[in-house]
Amino acid sequence: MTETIQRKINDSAFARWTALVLIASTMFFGYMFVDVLSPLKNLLETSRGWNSTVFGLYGGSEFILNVCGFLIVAGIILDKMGVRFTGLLSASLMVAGAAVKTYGISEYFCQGGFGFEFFSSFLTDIPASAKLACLGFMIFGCGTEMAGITVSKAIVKWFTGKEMALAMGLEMAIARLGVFAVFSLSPWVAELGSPSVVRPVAVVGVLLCIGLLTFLVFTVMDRKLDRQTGAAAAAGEPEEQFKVSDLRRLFTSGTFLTVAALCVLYYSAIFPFQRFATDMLQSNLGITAKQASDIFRWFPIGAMVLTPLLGSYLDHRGKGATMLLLGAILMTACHLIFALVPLTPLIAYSAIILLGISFSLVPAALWPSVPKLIENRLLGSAYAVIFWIQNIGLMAFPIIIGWSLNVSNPGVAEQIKEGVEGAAYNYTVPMLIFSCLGIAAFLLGLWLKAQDRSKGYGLELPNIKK
Ligand SMILES: C[C@H](NC(=O)[C@@H](N)CCCCN)C(=O)O
Repeated sequence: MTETIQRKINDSAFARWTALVLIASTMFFGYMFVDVLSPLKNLLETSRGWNSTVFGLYGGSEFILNVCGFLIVAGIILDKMGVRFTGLLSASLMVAGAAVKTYGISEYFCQGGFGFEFFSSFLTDIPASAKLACLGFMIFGCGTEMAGITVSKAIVKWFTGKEMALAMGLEMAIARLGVFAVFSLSPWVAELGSPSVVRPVAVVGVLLCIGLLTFLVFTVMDRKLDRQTGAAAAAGEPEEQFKVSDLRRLFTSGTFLTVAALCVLYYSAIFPFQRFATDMLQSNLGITAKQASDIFRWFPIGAMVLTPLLGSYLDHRGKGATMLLLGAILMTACHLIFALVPLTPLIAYSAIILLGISFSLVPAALWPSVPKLIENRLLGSAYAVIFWIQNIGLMAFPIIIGWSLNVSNPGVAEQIKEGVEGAAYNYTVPMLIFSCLGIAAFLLGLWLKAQDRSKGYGLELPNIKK
């Protein structure tokens, strides 16, 4: 009997890497938008009256709807509807949220435009611009996190048995390039002409539309893959039907929950730090926002260069659990340096490089470990549950850090607003909080490694079997 083995589109290296570039572009523009205001904390404080507490609240708002349950729904949508529908929905939500946020900080709105009166009528300590920007950022956050889980699942779909960890590493590297780009561009665009926080947000908002288009092109390729595998014909897109009751399996798996806990501890000391890093460097070194941003932007570049290399190492050699441990140690060292060592530009660059190495070790090992713990049909929900738990930290920590900054620096916000020369925040307390998260992540990493050794999940094993 002769058997014809049909070559599928993802068997072509060119096609699957093209697919990766298309979906990673959506994330590239998404990550740009996430941090477009991060280097502009000072300008927001002087031009829109956002103090550190308000800025922290804004940082946390990205995750509020996700934590309220949207991400779990997003995981279910992903497992039921597949990557194409979910990807397009998430990219559209990003664009819609970006539009609301841009309007919220615009001159037109702030000078009494449509909705200003309403947004000024409650929680009067918070500027109306911040409230509407938070609403837009919440909608955007639903889109970007939904896109994150969709992209992870799409990579598993296209790269299983191939270069999966490398592909995830490259996707993250492209996203990190977006962070580098926005830390380079945002202060510069803000200063073109009279200083403005709206200009960079509007520019990156337009770029988000390109991200929506690249995902649209990916859906054409993905449809072809489904036609070839027959998955689409069988039962919608998923190969096996996902049941909501399966979610219990995730919440009762000890090792899965340990990975999720490690994820929330680790990432809570990364993304919320990223929001405050420019201001921290600006305050500690007595430099401008542009100069501080120019130092900090090398952090994602370190991560960008190393993540794919470490992903490839994981594919061929393994050692995932060890990489998680090492990443937590390096991150703790970096935050302790910022908390305790008198800063010079050289020390700042060195600590940023340490953090960049850490931020390649952990993501390169963490995300490809999930398919080792959870079967494919639950994968969308598994990533959603991890993101959901992670989002609780990403929502809470910017708020905690902004608040701790305010209370540990009485009177400084007022001085900055009044333009007092030399007024700057002392970041010791926030940086110690971030360090504690690193220590806790390290301890969990030790536990995970012990679990892996006793239960044999294969976290230390390579992905590509020879
Ligand atoms: C892949 C991973 N992404 C995440 O963890 C997201 N849930 C959080 C992204 C925060 C910015 N919206 C990563 O970037 O390593």
